[in-house]
Amino acid sequence: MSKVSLAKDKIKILLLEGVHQSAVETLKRNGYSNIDYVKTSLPESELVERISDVHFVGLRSRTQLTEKVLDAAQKLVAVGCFCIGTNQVDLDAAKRRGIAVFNAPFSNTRSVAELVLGEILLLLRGIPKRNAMAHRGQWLKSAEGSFEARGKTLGIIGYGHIGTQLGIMAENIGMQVRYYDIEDKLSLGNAQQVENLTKLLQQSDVVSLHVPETPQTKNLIGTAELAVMKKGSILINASRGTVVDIDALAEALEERSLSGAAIDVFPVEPKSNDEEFVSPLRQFDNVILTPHVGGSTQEAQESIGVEVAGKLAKYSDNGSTMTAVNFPEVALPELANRSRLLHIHQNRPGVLTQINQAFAQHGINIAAQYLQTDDNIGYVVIDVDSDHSEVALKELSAVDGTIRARILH
Ligand SMILES: NC(=O)C1=CN([C@@H]2O[C@H](COP(=O)(O)OP(=O)(O)OC[C@H]3O[C@@H](n4cnc5c(N)ncnc54)[C@H](O)[C@@H]3O)[C@@H](O)[C@H]2O)C=CC1
Ligand SMILES: O=C(O)C(=O)COP(=O)(O)O
Repeated sequence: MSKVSLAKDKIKILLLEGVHQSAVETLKRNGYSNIDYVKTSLPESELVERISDVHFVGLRSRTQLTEKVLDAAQKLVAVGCFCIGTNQVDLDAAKRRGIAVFNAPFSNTRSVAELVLGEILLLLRGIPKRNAMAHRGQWLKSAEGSFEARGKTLGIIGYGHIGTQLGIMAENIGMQVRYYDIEDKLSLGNAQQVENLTKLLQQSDVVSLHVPETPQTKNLIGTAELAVMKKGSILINASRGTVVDIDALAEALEERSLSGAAIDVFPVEPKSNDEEFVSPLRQFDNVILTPHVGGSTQEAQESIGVEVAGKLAKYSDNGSTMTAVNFPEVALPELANRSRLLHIHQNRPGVLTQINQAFAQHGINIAAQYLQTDDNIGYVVIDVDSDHSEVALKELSAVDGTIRARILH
């Protein structure tokens, strides 16, 4: 259990993976100046050391925030994922320690959709192969294996923020859009939801994956799925590397049952730009290989920086957990002329009663109280007169089931 009540310049922030400077500027604008900025991700052993006195950490998809790292992060209040995916963070372990995790759920989605659209056009024309050959001095001027996108069927797996935008853009160049999703979705434009994955794979000239990394999406596309895809069709994966069985894909490309692929994410990705990229797909000229850059545009990175840094500052300043991915969401008004106590506890019966009784015993008047719970934890926010704040924090911290208590003035 930890108690936190710190001046802003004592709040230590570690930003990893070269997040955009807009993050630093946003934090500074909100009064946070104690920022350690690192351009790369850090291996577990180094992270364990660097994170020990840090209150807020910011990272992208490369940094693995494992339970071991969280154990070392004794002062950590919140994590900012400056990206969409949060699979690199042990979300449950963070929650059990009262650490809120935030992300940027849509700031880079347009960038991914644009990249995929470009890849569709290039792959349908056989450009990756012609390009590779031209670099080797070979001239492959022919229309063989070259097609327009107009009239072709695009099958989108995972019709969320990225899948829907891709669908709209693809319709604009005359493609027919079908999609498969585990949820019933509102079809945009003329897109049609297909009831199962097999049907989608059988009908599509191009298949593009836009699902999150979950146990259900692991090897979603393997030998059996590749076998039902149309002969000569195209597979695109800019979601997560675990979603496609890469050896099965290599086999399908070897047998020429697919005409090409574009892969941005891999089961194992180099930890830094200095490490060699190893993949059985390197041998194929008809495969576009990109180093996990789907969301890496200046526009996306700048807006992610502002968004996620803003969420961290807001949680630190006012306690709002809106859009947290692992935490009960509490929306809070600005704090005026009072102190605000933030209490994260195990969700078991009687915690609120204990708090209210302790406050009543000490004559602490509760000006406002907000509570949200999920199956595991509860998050209660209590505004009190500033005169009572220190004793209130002491009482709160003594409540059975307390994970963490914090005070804002
Ligand atoms: N390559 C890159 O740089 C980037 C990759 N991504 C990846 O793309 C993923 C998707 O991003 P968004 O569209 O923003 O997410 P989203 O959450 O808006 O949409 C995901 C969709 O997939 C569906 N889904 C989940 N499990 C499924 C399953 N087993 N089968 C079929 N559908 C399933 C969901 O119902 C949802 O509609 C992210 O989770 C992230 O891993 C995101 C941004 C950049
Ligand atoms: O937003 C995501 O989930 C991504 O995959 C992008 O990750 P990145 O910020 O490029 O490491």
